[in-house]
Amino acid sequence: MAREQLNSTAYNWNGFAGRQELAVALAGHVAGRLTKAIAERGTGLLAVSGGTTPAKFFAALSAIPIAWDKVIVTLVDERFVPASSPRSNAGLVAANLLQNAAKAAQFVPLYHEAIDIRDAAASDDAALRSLPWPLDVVVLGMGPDGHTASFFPDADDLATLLDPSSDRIVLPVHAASAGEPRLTLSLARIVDAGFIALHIEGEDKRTAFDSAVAPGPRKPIRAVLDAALKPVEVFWAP
Ligand SMILES: O=C1O[C@H](COP(=O)(O)O)[C@@H](O)[C@H](O)[C@H]1O
Repeated sequence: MAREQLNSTAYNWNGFAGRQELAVALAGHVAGRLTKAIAERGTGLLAVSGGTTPAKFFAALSAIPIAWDKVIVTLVDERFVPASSPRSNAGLVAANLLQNAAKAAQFVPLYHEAIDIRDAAASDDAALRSLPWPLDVVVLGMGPDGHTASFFPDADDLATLLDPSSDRIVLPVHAASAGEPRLTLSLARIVDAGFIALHIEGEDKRTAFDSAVAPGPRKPIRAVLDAALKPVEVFWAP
């Protein structure tokens, strides 16, 4: 049961007492949305984030018996590292989501070996173009710096990444604070999703979110809230 519910025009705040409770609730919402999409158009398209936060949510979602063979899973963003790296978002998804019932899902990765990340982004862009857009569900994360997807505040060409009218699906990212180059879905594809969830945990992220929605310099997460066609569902636990 949600501990608190706060609403604004840009987001709904779903606060939980604990992280496991949040994981189960978020998994239930996502499974419900995918089931609805499968009933309506025969397939469900899900984009998930990486990092440290989603493991419990992935485990809960993987156990829900929906028609996973009709679900396509891809990533919101990826570090430019192979799946064997502990930094790989694909590796996290393989170990935690593509298990149990969800083993039957099709996974479309973003990382491909390439000399130049721009080539990897261009070939991802072409490959992902054949998916059944728009996304039915996107689950975003957020860093304490207000980045979401790989929209880092110090990214080169942030305006291109955050262009809501971009035709690109996947873009390369270079940001000093990111650790390594990244591949990310464009803002345009994220905000077009049927259900947009933001999964954040801890007091530092609550503070970061509160400051991102307060008047002041626009953090990348704010660009998503501003461009989304429907309120973003924020799932938070301490
Ligand atoms: O680098 C990334 O960070 C964000 C947030 O990660 P977390 O470890 O603070 O949960 C994540 O959403 C993104 O997918 C990832 O590439």
